[in-house]
Amino acid sequence: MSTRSSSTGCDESSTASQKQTSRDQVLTPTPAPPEWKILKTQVGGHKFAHEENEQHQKLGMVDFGNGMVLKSLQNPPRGIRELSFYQRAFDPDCDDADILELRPFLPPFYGTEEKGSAKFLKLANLTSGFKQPCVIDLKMGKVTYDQEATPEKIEHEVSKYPPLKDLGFQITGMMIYNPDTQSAEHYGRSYCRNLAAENIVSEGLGLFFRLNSKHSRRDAIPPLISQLKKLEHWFLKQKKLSFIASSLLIVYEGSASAEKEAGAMEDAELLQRNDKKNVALCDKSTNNLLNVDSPANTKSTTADTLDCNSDSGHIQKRSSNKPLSFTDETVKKIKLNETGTKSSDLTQHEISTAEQYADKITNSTPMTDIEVHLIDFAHVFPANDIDHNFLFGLQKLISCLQTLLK
Ligand SMILES: Nc1ncnc2c1ncn2[C@@H]1O[C@H](COP(=O)(O)OP(=O)(O)OP(=O)(O)O)[C@@H](O)[C@H]1O
Ligand SMILES: O=P(O)(O)O[C@@H]1[C@H](O)[C@H](O)[C@@H](OP(=O)(O)O)[C@H](OP(=O)(O)O)[C@H]1O
Repeated sequence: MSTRSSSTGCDESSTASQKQTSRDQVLTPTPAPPEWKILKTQVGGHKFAHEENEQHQKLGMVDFGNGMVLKSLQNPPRGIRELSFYQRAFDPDCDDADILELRPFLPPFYGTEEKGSAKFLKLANLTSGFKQPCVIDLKMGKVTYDQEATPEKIEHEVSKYPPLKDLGFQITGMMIYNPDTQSAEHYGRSYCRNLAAENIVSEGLGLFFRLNSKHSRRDAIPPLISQLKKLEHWFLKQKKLSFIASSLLIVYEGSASAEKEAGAMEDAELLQRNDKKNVALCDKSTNNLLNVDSPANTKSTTADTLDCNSDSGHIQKRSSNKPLSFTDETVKKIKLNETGTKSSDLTQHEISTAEQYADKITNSTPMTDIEVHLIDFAHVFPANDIDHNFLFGLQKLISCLQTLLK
């Protein structure tokens, strides 16, 4: 495909197509300000660019280091809507069962960061901890405009990708590590938009899992389906929120050596994680998860959300956003009481295994071969019904993945 680019970070294909936006601004890719690192694993969304003749800087995703990224707050009302969603989702006092159940599917939120006039969301980097992350962004829903959209916005969104009305999801970008060339191949907006509905399985999802190569990761599909079914279960019952134009960000390890290392660490009980309930364990004794020093010239707000939540039983180790998963039986036993001490019905073996497991994760080898998170909440609205729009796309996606396994 002509729009593919192979590189170690720069997405030439999407950059080219990005030049023309919906509002006919001419955008020229620009480097990030020197003090910021561009997030090399960004596959979709807004990127660093400026409007021609205006020098107005558009901000892309920033690699903030220490396992975190910055996402600039979009213009109102989008940015503030997204911020409000994260604040609600990670409110330490949150006792909303639906939200607590959704949390493991969200990138942990660490407050905001200001730089000059720009404000950013500080989020866990969902690709850190992977040696060679393979990343795909799937924008969900057959309708991608919200109730406040202007006729022009509706027209733009509807015309963008006609197969969407039947498919219910679209690939907005992906990067796939090629072990033969030892480089990441980037598939940008124009490649993805040109994928016909009948090719989305073979040339989109199939390609992402390298199905027709000797490095096929077909094995990652069943655990992905299993995680997506958990999300489906959530969407089948929750009636509080509708997620317009949110994405699923799926990441798996593309490096064969990392796969092997992860395999060698197999622990019979713990490594059933993809089929078992995911539980993020929080060691309250360590309290702050990420005591990251803010750069001197930036202003940081709220670190409270770094703390753990006893309801969902979070243990996170420094620099890791990976949830630890255990068998249901172990999960039942691993409870934290108010003071953060571990409950006495947990055996010493389970405690030490959990700690070793957390250490392994902290040591940056991805323990979960494939991870799925929900991102982009600029169009999340209160609802009083099931989110049929998102659910339709999610169920279609699951069925496309099942087709790949046949
Ligand atoms: N927490 C994260 N960790 C790692 N990568 C991320 C994270 N959040 C976003 N990204 C990367 O940045 C891209 C854009 O993210 P997002 O969809 O939130 O931005 P956006 O600019 O609002 O997108 P859009 O233009 O579709 O509205 C994603 O495709 C993904 O590659
Ligand atoms: O890929 P393209 O063609 O650049 O399309 C953009 C993309 O769909 C963004 O998700 C959308 O932002 P929202 O999801 O926040 O609506 C943006 O809307 P905008 O043009 O209204 O900013 C679109 O332009």
